[in-house]
This record gives sequence, C-alpha cells and structure tokens, in this order.
Amino acid sequence: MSNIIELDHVTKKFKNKLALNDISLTIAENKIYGFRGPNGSGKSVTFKTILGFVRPTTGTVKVEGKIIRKDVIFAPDTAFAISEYGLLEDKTGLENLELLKVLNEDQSSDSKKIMQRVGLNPNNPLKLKEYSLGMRQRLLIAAALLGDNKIIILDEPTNALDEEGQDFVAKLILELKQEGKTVLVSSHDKEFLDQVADHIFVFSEGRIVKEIEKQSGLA
Ligand SMILES: Nc1ncnc2c1ncn2[C@@H]1O[C@H](COP(=O)(O)OP(=O)(O)OP(=O)(O)O)[C@@H](O)[C@H]1O
Repeated sequence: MSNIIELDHVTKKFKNKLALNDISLTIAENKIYGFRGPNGSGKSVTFKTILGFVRPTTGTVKVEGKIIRKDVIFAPDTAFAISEYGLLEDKTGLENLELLKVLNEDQSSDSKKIMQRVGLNPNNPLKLKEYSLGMRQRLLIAAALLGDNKIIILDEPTNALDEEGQDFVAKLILELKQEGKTVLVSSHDKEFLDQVADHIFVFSEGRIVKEIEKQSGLA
C-alpha cells in the first residue's frame, strides 16, 4: 500500500470555530512527516481526526484503507503521544506503561527497555506528579512506542525539552524510520522539523498553506 493515511477534504467545526478547513493530504509508508504552524492552526485536531478521537464534520479519513469512524472506530496500527491524553499522576513511569499494556492487551512490549530507550530509569520510584516536564515528555513518547505500531504520531514531542533532549528525540525519530515506521510529528520548531522530516505540511488557520518535500529525506 503506497498511502498509509489519506485525508480527503476534511473539515472540522467546533460550534462556530472552523478548526480544519478543507484538509486533504496523503501519507506514504515509512517516511517522516512534519506538521508545522502557529498555535491553534489545526495540527493537533488533524492528528485527532486521524486517530479517530475527533469526528470530521465533513470529509473522510482513511488509515490503512479503512475509513475512520465508519469501518473502524480508531486508527489501526497507530500509536500516539498527545499530552492531554494523559498518564496517571499517582503511578510511576513503569507502572503507567504496564497499565497501558494491560489496557491494550499487549503482552509483548518490554516496558523497561522502552523506558531506557527514551532515557528514563525504569527503577525510578518517582510518581508522574513528581516528574519534570522533560521526563513527562519522554514517558509520553515511551507510551507511543508500546505495541510496536506501524504509525507513530507525536504531538509537539520536543516541548519542554532542552537542547540535548531535542537532539535525542530527533535521533529517535530517525531510528524509528530505519525500523520501518511512519512518523507524524508536529512542532513549532522549524529547525527541528527540517532536521527530521522528509515532508512538511505547513498549517495556518486550519488550512495547509504549503508543502515542502525534502530531496533526500534525512538531513
Ligand atoms: N475540543 C475543542 N473544542 C473547541 N475548539 C477546539 C477544540 N479542539 C481544538 N479547538 C480549536 O481548534 C483550533 C485548532 O486547534 P489545534 O489544537 O489543532 O491547534 P494546533 O495547531 O495543534 O496548535 P497548538 O500548537 O497550540 O497545539 C484552535 O482554535 C482550537 O482552539
């Protein structure tokens, strides 16, 4: 399958607010897609319509050929890190990942290994409410790595990270591509997206106003 995700003339209206205004886009397998644009331009709502968390007002979203909210409720083979779909404050990082495994009937992911991969110590006894913003961000990314999904959606994964943390996320995203994943990542940071993305969608006021295709992919 060449296009793993397709949005066809998608609009989303919240009361009087047109959050998405006729978005059409295609996502090919095993590439990294950057979503750039100012606050409120529609990046997160686009991700949520792909995931099936938000129902489009008009238009269709297909993931792996399935129409979201029609053929399936949620996007198949898709993991996400979106800060508002949170983790449990009263649990440790490891406990949070173990709970997600139970919820997802996932018996094969190695939570400890995944925590180490994102630079967190699985034996850290701190509860999430005691985590720094950067540690939270890393745990959220770890949650998206559970289940070995084909498509990974990362909403502002470098928020609250220092320069070292940002480089770390960039390297991780490039590794995910090497492993055959398709990654959708949003950021305000032009430099960061230029570093990782093969293709960039630039959003403004609910529209895609520009698309940038990188020649060779990796920087
Ligand atoms: N559940 C909702 N109810 C009402 N309005 C919403 C809802 N979700 C999003 N919006 C509005 O839709 C618009 C697009 O929001 P979206 O979260 O996609 O922006 P964004 O590009 O991801 O920005 P940010 O970088 O701030 O996350 C905004 O005006 C936002 O206020």
